[in-house]
Order: sequence, then structure tokens, then C-alpha cells
Amino acid sequence: MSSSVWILDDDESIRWVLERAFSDAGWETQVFADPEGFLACCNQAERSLAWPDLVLTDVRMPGMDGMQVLAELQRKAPRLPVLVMTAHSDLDSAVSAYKGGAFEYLPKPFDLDEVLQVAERAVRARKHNSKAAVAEPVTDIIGEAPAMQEVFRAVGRLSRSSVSVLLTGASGTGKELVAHALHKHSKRANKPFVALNMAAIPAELIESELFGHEKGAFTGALQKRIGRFQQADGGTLFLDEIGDMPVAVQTRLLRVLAEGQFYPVGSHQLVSTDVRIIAATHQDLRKAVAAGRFRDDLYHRLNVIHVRLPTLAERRDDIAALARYFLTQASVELDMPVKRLSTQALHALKAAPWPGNVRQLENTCRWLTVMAPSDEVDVGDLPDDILTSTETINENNWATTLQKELDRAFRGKKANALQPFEKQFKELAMQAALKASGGHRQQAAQILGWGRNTLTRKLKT
Ligand SMILES: Nc1ncnc2c1ncn2[C@@H]1O[C@H](COP(=O)(O)OP(=O)(O)OP(=O)(O)O)[C@@H](O)[C@H]1O
Repeated sequence: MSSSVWILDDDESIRWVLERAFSDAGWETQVFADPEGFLACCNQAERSLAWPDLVLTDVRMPGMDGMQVLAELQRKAPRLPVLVMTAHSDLDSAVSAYKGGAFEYLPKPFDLDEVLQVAERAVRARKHNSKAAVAEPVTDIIGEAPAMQEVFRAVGRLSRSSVSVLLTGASGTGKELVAHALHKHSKRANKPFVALNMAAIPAELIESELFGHEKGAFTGALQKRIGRFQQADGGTLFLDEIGDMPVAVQTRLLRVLAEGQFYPVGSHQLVSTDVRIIAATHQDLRKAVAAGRFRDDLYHRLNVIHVRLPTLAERRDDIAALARYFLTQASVELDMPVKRLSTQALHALKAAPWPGNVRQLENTCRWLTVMAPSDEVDVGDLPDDILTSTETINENNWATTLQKELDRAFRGKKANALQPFEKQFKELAMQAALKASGGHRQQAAQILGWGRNTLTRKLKT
């Protein structure tokens, strides 16, 4: 049985392509140009229970409130899967307007194949009555790869609890982003989220940063200062690079977590605190424990729930969506046109090793937004560090390398620029065929599909 979709968008061309794409894929479609008509149909559907399987909608449309549409859908058909196509800046409000339902977000501009894929997945999940298969609305975190779905599920599961969470993963994998999401989707969301990076401040100042100090508590303490614990009261304290916390501070932290109270440095006034701790590290804390650099009891206290962020190399399938997202973001941030990636460029990005993970991809997209000469980014436009590293890890990716060389050679628009490539290609092929045949010309010619004379002639030139 075919699935049905209602499409709401004020942009006629978008309605047109979506309707075509969905009909071609065998869906029953109904399109709406404005929310009035759409909401009238919702009223009817509510009476007749004739809802579609899926709604696809924009939220920002001139002269109308897409949020209201979402809120109505939420009220009338809370289990109806909704795909929201919107610019990234509107995502937060969309998520809050549609809490709880199955919801997916497609950043504009989107890829039609991706829309269909997400749509089919959403409907499948609904039919199997399992909301879990549809990614929870985790704001701003992009990831379709199974390893990321685990992360999203953890965020969803933890939304009603205040337990400590330990986030591990290499630098730039999104630990801070996930910490934010955990906070945003918790009961503490309207209280502060405060972050402190142990690696970024001198060890001797960590204690006073965390717990605050009285005026004159130590040399340089010219003012009384409220610590991060107090700032985060009722909310979440994110302790980044916890592995770099000095052991003395670890002892203090452990006590505060157990007692919910502490004295600021140099103060005799006890401060009570209600703070949820999310800690992160790129180190192996168990090793640090074994080496005596990290307290075993603190490790267990923080590690109530452990969420591991995969490296970008472990989720190469997400590279396309992430790159599209970062290119869009960079274009807004830098006020430049949005760059697209050519198939070959995307291929090269997917093959790169990404030691700096998502952060490196984000920086690369920013760089491309400024540096790539035209709207479509080609392999030759990619920064050298990406290209060189791509070649070394993916030596047999000869097409990408060739493409890059062709791009470079043709950029000068000189006539007959293909000739040297053809010549070299044929020479390499001849050598390889002769090597394979042990120098036997007849056989080498056969391998190449040439006549023996052709081979002899070419060997002479
Ligand atoms: N899944 C994702 N979707 C969108 N953006 C992401 C994702 N993961 C990471 N980012 C972005 O990549 C950058 C690096 O992420 P973040 O700072 O959270 O990493 P981290 O693991 O905390 O790094 P470090 O250990 O170096 O502090 C941020 O700008 C973040 O917004």
C-alpha cells in the first residue's frame, strides 16, 4: 500500500519538486501553499481520522506562522511523523513547538534523495510503532550513522534524569555539543549551563574557578568571586577535560558531589548547591586511574552513564550532511553564497582521515566558503592537507587524484591539455601489461586489447 504525504510550503518551486519526487517514488501527495488550507484539511482529518502518513513542512513562510501549524499538528495528531524543512536558525523554535512527537529536521537546501530516505524511514518507524527509529529532536546534532543514533537515544533516555554523565571521544567529536543537548533536553533546561575546561586554565586556579573565593583569599584575589558551581546552581556544570583536573581538586569535587555543599576558597560560609555534572575527556580515564592520576572513586561517581562519541572516520556516512550543514552555516556567518560540493569533492572529503574530527570538517567548510573560486567546490579546490592525507590513506583512489590533476591542468584553458595525460596513461598501461606478461609483447598487446603492431609502434614513440 502506498504511503501518503502532505506538503506545506509557500514556495511554488519547492512544492513542485517535492510533489514530483514523492509521486515518482509512489507516494500519494497533497500540496498546500498556505497554512489556512492545510489547517482546514487537518480539521477534516481530525473528524474523519484520515490523516496522511507524513507531513512535510517549512516553518518560515511569509505572512504565516509555521510554528502554529506545528503546534496544531502536535495537538491534533501527536504521533504523526513530521519533517520540518527549514533554515538552521529556525530549528530551535521548531523543536520547541513540536516537543514529543516524531520529528525530523532537514536543513535547507536539501537533497531530494535524502528527503525521500528520511520520509520513508519516518513512515516505516511509525508503522512499526517504534518512535526510537526516528531520530529524537536533538537540536543541532547531525548524525544518521548508527553510532550517533546511540548518542541521540542516550540524550532522550536521560532527559528525565539528573545523573552524572561521562562523555568520551577524541577532540572535536562533539562532546560539548552533546553536553549542551543533554542540558537542553533536561528538566534543568531553563537553568544555567556552565562550562569549565580544565586544560584551559592554570592548575592552581581551578579550585577557585570551581568554588569561588573570598576577597584576599590568595595573592591576586582582589575581589570576591562566585565560582562555577554557584553559577550553575539548579542547572548543569560541564567539566571539560576532566582528566586534567589536579588530584587535590578531584578530592574536593568528590566531597562536594557527596555532600552538596562547599566552602569557597578562603570563606567560612557554607554554600549549598544543586548541580548536575557532565564531564568529558579525550583521555582513557581508566588508564589515568591505574597510573594514580585520577581518583578511582571520582571516576565511578562521574561515570554513572558513559556516552562515547564516535570519531568522524567511524561515521563517514555523515560527512555529506555535516558538510552541507557547515557550508550553509559558514555562508550565513560570513555573508557569502552557499557553496556546493561536486561529487568528486564529496568523495574526497569522505575518504579523508579527519584527525581533527567534526571540528576539522567545520573549519574546512569555513575555509572553502571563503577560498573556493566558484559556487561548486571541486576536488582541486580542497585544501592541500585534506588532499594529501586522502591520497595516503586511500592510495587506490586514483580517480580522485586524476580528477584533481585534470582540474589543475585545465584551469589554464590551454588547447590540447588532455594529450599529455593520454600519453602518460598509455605509457603506464604498456609498462604494466609488459610487466604482467613477463615482457611477452604478443600477450601484452592482448591484455591491452591492441594489435601487436600498435604496441610495437607505441613502444618506439
Ligand atoms: N554531530 C554534529 N553535528 C553538528 N555539529 C557538530 C557535531 N559534532 C560536532 N560539531 C561541531 O564541531 C565543533 C567541535 O565540537 P565540540 O566542541 O563539541 O567537540 P569536543 O569533542 O568537545 O572537542 P574538544 O574535546 O576538543 O573540546 C563544534 O563547533 C560543534 O558544534
